[in-house]
Amino acid sequence: MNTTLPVKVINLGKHPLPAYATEHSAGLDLRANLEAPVTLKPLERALIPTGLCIELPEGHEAQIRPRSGLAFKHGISIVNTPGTIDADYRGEIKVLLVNLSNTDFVIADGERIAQMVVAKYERVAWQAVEELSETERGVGGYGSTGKH
Ligand SMILES: O=c1ccn([C@H]2C[C@H](O)[C@@H](COP(=O)(O)OP(=O)(O)OP(=O)(O)O)O2)c(=O)[nH]1
Ligand SMILES: [Mg+2]
Repeated sequence: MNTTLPVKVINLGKHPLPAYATEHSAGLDLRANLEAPVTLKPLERALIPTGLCIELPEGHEAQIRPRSGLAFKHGISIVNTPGTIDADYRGEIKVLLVNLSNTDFVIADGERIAQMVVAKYERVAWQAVEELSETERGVGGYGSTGKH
């Protein structure tokens, strides 16, 4: 990657800073920073600390997304996926894991539990109007295409 975005970080935890697993990975893998393992029973959820506090540049957000391996093998997902880390948030990043399997799952300290993707965003300036432009789709949705 040619360009990278400098992001200030405080690591309260004992693990290395999150890293990209491969050259073009979009997400930085986040590790659980735990005193002791956490067991999630079926359908149980828990807020898992990462030990990380960040300062994103204005106009950027971080999305906290599930890892597909944990999801596929163990039914572990994130309740509020994609979680949103605001540019003005200075607290510790936490991950709201949920166990969607029918067996207990143990989260170990240092385990890679989620991935964080940093993205630019736009902020909206509303223009209140009486009409919106006409389109082929119009108000169709929810499987409206391909029907006769
Ligand atoms: O998975 C997440 C989601 C959010 N946050 C932190 C960063 C974010 O900036 C803040 C607020 O998140 P959000 O706006 O999603 O929560 P809310 O329920 O709207 O709370 P608030 O009223 O604090 O905005 O909580 C996390 O650490 N992990
Ligand atoms: Mg909010």
